[in-house]
This record gives sequence, structure tokens and C-alpha cells, in this order.
Amino acid sequence: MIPDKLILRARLRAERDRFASESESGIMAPAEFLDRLRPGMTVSSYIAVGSEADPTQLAAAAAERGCRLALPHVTTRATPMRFLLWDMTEPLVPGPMGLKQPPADAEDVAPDIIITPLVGFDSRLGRLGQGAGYYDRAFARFPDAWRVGCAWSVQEVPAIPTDIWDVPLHAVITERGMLWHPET
Ligand SMILES: Nc1nc2c(c(=O)[nH]1)N(C=O)[C@@H](CNc1ccc(C(=O)N[C@@H](CCC(=O)O)C(=O)O)cc1)CN2
Ligand SMILES: Nc1ncnc2c1ncn2[C@@H]1O[C@H](COP(=O)(O)OP(=O)(O)OP(=O)(O)O)[C@@H](O)[C@H]1O
Repeated sequence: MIPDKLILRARLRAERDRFASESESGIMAPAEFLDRLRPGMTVSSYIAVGSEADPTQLAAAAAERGCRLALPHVTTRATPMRFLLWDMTEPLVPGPMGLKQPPADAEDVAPDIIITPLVGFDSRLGRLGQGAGYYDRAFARFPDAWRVGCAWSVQEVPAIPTDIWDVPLHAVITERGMLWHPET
């Protein structure tokens, strides 16, 4: 039986905490990720909170290759997440749930690549997030963006339960490398 998303989320957060406290691993940019980057692309990253996998090396690699960086910005669940222009030197401001975000008056941008924090994933590139629907709604708004999840390898499970609104990822990057199906 496929466990319910709530139960799975709680288990995988605990798994992630344990892995992060025991491991020295970091996320590095795999060659297949670097191959996608083109100057002028807009790449949305995120600022890791707690035991989340830290995508800083992915964002830095994108900036080095001439991409513009963006970060997500949220206020309340009723308001869609925005993607705001950011360069790695600009200061961030505290947001809800311990997040660090660009100031609300930063420029809105349309991302070509969305690097997404994951609670869990499966080999079919199914994704489990925080459950607020921020990324699901963003993927519906930017259907042409390349969706790449970032996680620790211990966050992989045999099958993520899917709801009708779930949009699968194109790739997942962990400390072990990149999982994807190149024909997609
Ligand atoms: N680093 C990071 N930035 C992000 C997200 C994220 O998951 N991680 N988001 C993804 O949507 C958006 C913010 N949305 C969020 C929605 C819910 C919770 C949340 O419920 N957090 C739990 C604790 C989670 C944990 O223990 O790992 C909480 O505050 O109780 C956090 C962020 C945009 N920025
Ligand atoms: N395209 C959409 N438009 C409006 N609401 C949506 C859309 N997609 C998802 N939602 C809502 O958002 C919530 C998403 O729940 P779910 O448990 O699937 O989140 P998740 O995919 O794990 O996390 P997240 O998207 O926050 O990273 C659901 O309540 C769902 O009704």
C-alpha cells in the first residue's frame, strides 16, 4: 500500500534531519546540469532551511555561466509564490517559516529553470513538497520551465503518491549526482 502523503512527509523530514546531521556531503553541480545552462537564462534557486539539501553550488554554477538568478518569495498560502530577481551578493530579508527572501519590491521574473526543494522523490521523478502547493501552482503557471528537484539521496522512496495536480520533475540532483530520463 502507498502511504499517505502526510505520513510520508513526516517520515522523510526525519530521514532528512538524520542524514544532514550525520553526513558531510554537499550538492555539487553535475555535468548534465551544467550542459543545460545558457547565458541569459533565468534560474530560480532557493535558500536551504534546516536539513534541506543546499543548492548554492547549482546557483553559483548558473551565475558563472551568465544566467540570471531568482529566488521564490511567499507571503500567505492564498497568495501565489513569486520568483524575484536576485544576485548572490544582495542581502535577503526574513520571511515566513524561517525563510530568507529577496525584498518584496525586487523585480518579478519568469524562470527557465526552477530548482525545487524536495521532501521526497521517486525514480519516476514524482515529487513530494511541503504540502502548501506553492511549487505545484508555480509549475502550472510556468509549464515550459525545466523542473529540477534538489534533495539528499535518502529522500528517495519507491513511489510517491500522486494527486491530479502533481506535476513530475524533469530531474533530481542529489549528493550522488543527477537522476533523469534524457529523452524528456
Ligand atoms: N528553502 C525553502 N524555500 C522555499 C520553500 C521550501 O520548501 N524550502 N518553499 C516550498 O514550498 C516555499 C516556501 N513554502 C513553505 C511552505 C511550507 C513550509 C513548512 O510547512 N515548513 C514546516 C517545517 C518543515 C520542516 O521541518 O522541514 C514548518 O514551518 O512547520 C515551509 C516553506 C518557497 N521557498
Ligand atoms: N495548480 C494548482 N492550482 C491551485 N491549487 C493547487 C494547484 N496544484 C496544487 N494545488 C493545491 O496545493 C496543495 C498541494 O498539495 P500537495 O500535498 O500535493 O503538495 P506538494 O506537491 O507536496 O507541495 P508543494 O507544491 O507545496 O511543494 C493541494 O491542497 C492542492 O489543492
